[in-house]
Amino acid sequence: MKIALFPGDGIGPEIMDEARRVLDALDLPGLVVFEGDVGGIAYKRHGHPLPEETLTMARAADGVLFGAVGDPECDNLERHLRPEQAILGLRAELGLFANLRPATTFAGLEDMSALKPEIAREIDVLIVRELNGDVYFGEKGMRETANGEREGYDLMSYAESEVRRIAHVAFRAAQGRKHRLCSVDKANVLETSQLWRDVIIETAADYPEIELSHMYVDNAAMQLVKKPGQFDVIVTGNLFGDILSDQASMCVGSIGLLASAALGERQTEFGTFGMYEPIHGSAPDIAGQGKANPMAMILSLAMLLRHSLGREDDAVRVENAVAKALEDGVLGGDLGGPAGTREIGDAVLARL
Ligand SMILES: NC(=O)c1ccc[n+]([C@@H]2O[C@H](COP(=O)([O-])OP(=O)(O)OC[C@H]3O[C@@H](n4cnc5c(N)ncnc54)[C@H](O)[C@@H]3O)[C@@H](O)[C@H]2O)c1
Ligand SMILES: CC(C)[C@H](C(=O)O)[C@@H](O)C(=O)O
Ligand SMILES: [Mg+2]
Repeated sequence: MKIALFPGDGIGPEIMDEARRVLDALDLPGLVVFEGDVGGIAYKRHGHPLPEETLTMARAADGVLFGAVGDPECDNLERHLRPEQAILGLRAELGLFANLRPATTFAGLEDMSALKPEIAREIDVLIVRELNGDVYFGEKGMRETANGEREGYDLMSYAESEVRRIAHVAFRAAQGRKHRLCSVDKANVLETSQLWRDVIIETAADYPEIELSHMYVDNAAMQLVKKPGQFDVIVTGNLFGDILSDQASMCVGSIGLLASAALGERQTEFGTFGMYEPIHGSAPDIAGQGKANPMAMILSLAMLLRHSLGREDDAVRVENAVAKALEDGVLGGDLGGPAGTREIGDAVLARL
């Protein structure tokens, strides 16, 4: 089994250290671990946020664990050299089109949610976010209008094959859960969304046992806060999924808790090749201070164990250790508690 670790920038290396300690404690037989540079650190060391050797390392692995990228010192670079291009490049180059972002209540955290405890208790949603298309990957640029103004543009588009493949992922996910799928779009305004909705409806014919609904994204943002328990699986495009998942994190309690898996079609000897990362970013405001919550990173490792290495038992062990630490009141600053990054790592290890 081969895993590539890409810690990245900001809090990335700090939280990756804790995930690495958990990984080492599992003592998986025959595991080989590589480490590579991505993001701002890669730009500074190699002149590019996604060096060729990093990409090669990812391709050779069964799964990639990704910390976070983003460095304020790189904000003025040309777009193709910015740290965020590493993550977009990896997703595109590796064909990772399906992003699973689960958000589930943790026992003992109801009071930390931005919602009322009785509402927070109901959350068990899986956001299936399309990851290779949408406005993220359309033609973009800066041009001058006829009257001499600057105009920025980003083309939003989806091909039906792109919608269909993510639809199948979402319907199949719903089969393994509560059989409810809500497709989120903006079909009242966007042609991209009309096609999205049409293809979702066509695909539904293959899944008669799944209860399908549709919701406009503005309403979905509101409903996620009002009554999150109504959702089982949400399927949505790249941009809407990005925003809704950060919002879902605060319903659970903190962005420091939500993990994600980016999957494609490539199968490895042990499962599906994927890249796993917290949904949060490099948090420059707290980087280097030992304050970051490493739980989202550790839970991302659990997803890697499950999907790419076929180690369901180990995945559950890690998830239970995190849940137990939270239940025991081990709370980081993001949850209003005093625990630092290392202390949270220690607490998870002790419960493994
Ligand atoms: N996957 C990624 O690598 C990824 C994701 C999102 C943003 N980014 C990048 O990260 C940089 C910062 O972006 P941002 O500030 O908008 O979002 P962010 O997610 O990095 O931070 C938002 C807020 O949440 C806090 N936070 C995030 N993760 C935390 C954790 N584990 N523990 C405690 N607090 C945490 C931060 O301190 C900050 O106050 C930008 O360069 C952005 O492009 C990268
Ligand atoms: C850093 C950025 C490109 C990325 C995204 O928008 O997909 C991040 O916000 C995420 O949620 O993974
Ligand atoms: Mg995001």
